[in-house]
Order: sequence, then C-alpha cells, then structure tokens
Amino acid sequence: MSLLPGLTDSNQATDLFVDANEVHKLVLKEETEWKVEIPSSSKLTITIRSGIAEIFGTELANDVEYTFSNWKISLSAVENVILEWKCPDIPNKDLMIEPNTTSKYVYNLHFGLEKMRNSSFNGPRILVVGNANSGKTTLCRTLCSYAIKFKSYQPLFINLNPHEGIFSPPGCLTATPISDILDVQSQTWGQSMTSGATELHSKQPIVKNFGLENISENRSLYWDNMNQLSNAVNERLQNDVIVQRSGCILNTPSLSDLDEEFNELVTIIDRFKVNIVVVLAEQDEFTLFEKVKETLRPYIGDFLIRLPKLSGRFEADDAYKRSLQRTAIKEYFYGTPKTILSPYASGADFEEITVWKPINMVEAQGTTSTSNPLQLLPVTVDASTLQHALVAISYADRKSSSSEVQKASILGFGLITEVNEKKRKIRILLPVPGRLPNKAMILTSYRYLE
Ligand SMILES: Nc1ncnc2c1ncn2[C@@H]1O[C@H](COP(=O)(O)OP(=O)(O)OP(=O)(O)O)[C@@H](O)[C@H]1O
Repeated sequence: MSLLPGLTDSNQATDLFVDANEVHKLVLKEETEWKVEIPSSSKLTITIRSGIAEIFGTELANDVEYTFSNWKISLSAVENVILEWKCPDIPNKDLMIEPNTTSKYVYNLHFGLEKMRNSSFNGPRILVVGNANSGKTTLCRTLCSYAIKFKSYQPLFINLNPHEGIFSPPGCLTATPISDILDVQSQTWGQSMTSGATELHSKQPIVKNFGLENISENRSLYWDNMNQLSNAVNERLQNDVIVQRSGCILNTPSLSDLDEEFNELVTIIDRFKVNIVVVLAEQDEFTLFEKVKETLRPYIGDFLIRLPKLSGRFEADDAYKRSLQRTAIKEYFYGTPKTILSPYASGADFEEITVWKPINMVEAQGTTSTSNPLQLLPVTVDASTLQHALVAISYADRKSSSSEVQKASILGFGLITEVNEKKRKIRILLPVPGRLPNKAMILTSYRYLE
C-alpha cells in the first residue's frame, strides 16, 4: 500500500543523515564495468587508487581526483581496480557493475586499424553506423583515444551528427585532428580554441554550421554542409602527412535519421573516401546488417564489420540529449569548472545587425521559399526571434547577399542574452573580447537560458 505524503514506512530503513563527503571504496574486477548515471544536480568524484581503468578509452591516472556531472558513463576496468568515489545522490548499494562484453571487439578493431596505419601512408578511414544509442559516438571516442595512446598519430575525428556538440556547440558538422589526450571529464571531448589557457591541449576543429535540430528539417542544407566539410577534410589530408597516415574516424547520425535505402551512407563513403564500415548491431538485427552490407558492398567490398552494440551503453532519452546540448553551449562560452572562461558581453543596435536563418522545410511546406532549400531567409530583429538564441557569426560581411552568407565559413558563435525592443538594442555574449564583428549572423534552432 502506498503511504500518505509525509509518512514513512516504519519497516523501511531511512537515511536520516547523508554525508555528502562520504568516500566509498569500490573494487572492480578485470573486464567489468561500472555503469553510472550522474544526476544533473550532482557531482561524482572518482579517484583510482590502483589498477587501470578507462572511460571512453581514456585512462584515468592513479591518485588523481576526477569530477563528472550530468552524464551517463561506464568506467571500464582493464585490470583489477581499486577506487574511491563520492556522490551524495548515488546510493552505495546496488551499483550497476556488469561484465564488459564488448571491449575485446573494440581492441581487435583498434589493432586492425593500427596495422593499416603501420603499413600505408593512407591510414584507415572508418565509418561507424548504427541505430540510436548503439554506442557509435563512444566507439569513435574510444578509437581516437587508443590511436594516440602509444604513438604520435593524429586521427581526424569527423562528426556528422548535428545533435551532438563535440568541440563545438550542437547543430554543427565538424572535423577535428585529435593530436593529444581527450578530456575524460568533458562531454564535449575537451576544449577547442578558447579565450583562455586550457588544462589540456586545445583542439582546432573545422566547423560547418547546419543550425537546425534535425536533418529532416532541411536535407539539402545538411548535404551541402557535408560536402563543404568533405572538401575541407580532403584538402587537410593532402597537406598533412601525419593526419593522412592516422586516418579518419567518422561518427554518423542514427540510421533512422538517414534514408531507408542507405544511399546517403554511400554518399558519405564516396565523399570521405571511407574504406572500412563498422555496423553496431545485435545478432537479432541481422537483417539490418545484411541490408547495409548489400548496399555498401559495391563501394567498400568486404571491409564491412558487424560489432555488437557496446555493453556500456545507456538508453539516452530526449531530455538527457538536450541537457548534453545545453552543456555543449555552456562550455563554449563559460568553459568547464577547471578551465573557466570569461565570455565578453557586447552591445549592438538593431540597425547594426543582420541575421539570416536556414529554411525549415518541414515548417515551410507549401510556401514558395521551398523552391531553393539552400537559401537563407532574413530574420526580423525582435525579442520573439532572437532572445536567448545561439547565432553563428559568418565571415561574410553584414551587407552580403543570402548566397554569399550561406557559402561563407563560420567565425564563431554568439549568444543573444537580451533583446530590448524599447531601446532597439541587443546584448550578445562572445567568446572573445571586442566589438561584435560587422558580419552577417545566422540564427540556429538552439536556445540557451541560464
Ligand atoms: N562504455 C560505453 N559504451 C557505450 N555507451 C556508453 C558508454 N558509457 C556511457 N555510454 C552512454 O550511452 C549512451 C549512448 O551512447 P552513444 O552516444 O555512444 O550512442 P550513439 O549510438 O552515438 O547514440 P546517438 O545515435 O543518439 O548519437 C550515451 O549517453 C553515452 O554517454
């Protein structure tokens, strides 16, 4: 029988006092993983006392305290591990500790890629595909970490999933040479070029701004961005021998976001000259695997591997994914607790700014604007459109035409924190000090309110 509010069951032991600083000891056996969901309002600190443990392929140093917040992570014990952890919101009983059944496949894959790097100047270009929450991003992150662990390789990580903000705010397609260790505490994998000193080496991504939330909202724009990114990537690879030898690791949107015939995967393979495809699918999804295999065989031959979905994965719902997007925006402007950035608030008159937006084809159905899906539409400057909006600042001059702005590269992002219609002024947060550049801006679908 359920109890009335305010009454506790006398049989149930109640924790009248929870010591927030209570340190728990945990022993993890080799080849097991501790799956832990850290609530958004809480912090988990972990200190490895002995043994080798890793998260997303990055090893945690012994006797160093690591802090994690609002995240679903699996800490994998490579050998027997003794650790200490602290978090008032995670009950010490019933911890989720399970065998890591997929790490052996990931190692095998990594050593296969390593062989290819050792034997050719043209490293492997691997495409990871699968359904939502199958562990695609985790596999990419792990392979990047392993690639740089023992040798001075610099794999190019290419993120084609705009839902995820990796080294950038969400809504972007990016390519980032991974030249140094990834920040194990960061959901965005680490910091890109910032306005301050960073704890770890900061990375320099090539960024294309898609700006919408879902690919289906404007497929032509998505593929145009993807083409632009592939041109930049191919150029980079031609001019950088280390990156070329290290190869590329490509993360894709969930298969359900792509076309049913998988022709879009063929386009990605063609544009990025992919030579290995990894499909994350279970035995019972064999028909899915067979279908992908049949479609892709003419393009990559037998270089198509099925791996089971990663055992450490979680089912991540929309609310959680949104919270990760918020974190990515916050980190872009404010940094992390260890590398705090001070964004610069700048003011501008309504007349001093020009804002465009991409067409959302789903909303625009039946209107004339759908005739050219790539064109940008002018945005009326007012609170309803711009308050709390994330905007991409393009390299194109403020007076440039829609097509010039659409083709221009991205200088960075700004966050419009205030729109004062009476005074006809906006306040915008910029990652670097100075006046708002006299450039055209593109409104994204992302909002951030502190
Ligand atoms: N060791 C792990 N392996 C796989 N997933 C993990 C692991 N540890 C934590 N996770 C969590 O599982 C969830 C799903 O993993 P991931 O994001 O890699 O899947 P995905 O296939 O890229 O999903 P999507 O298609 O939605 O982008 C994430 O919330 C991730 O943080």
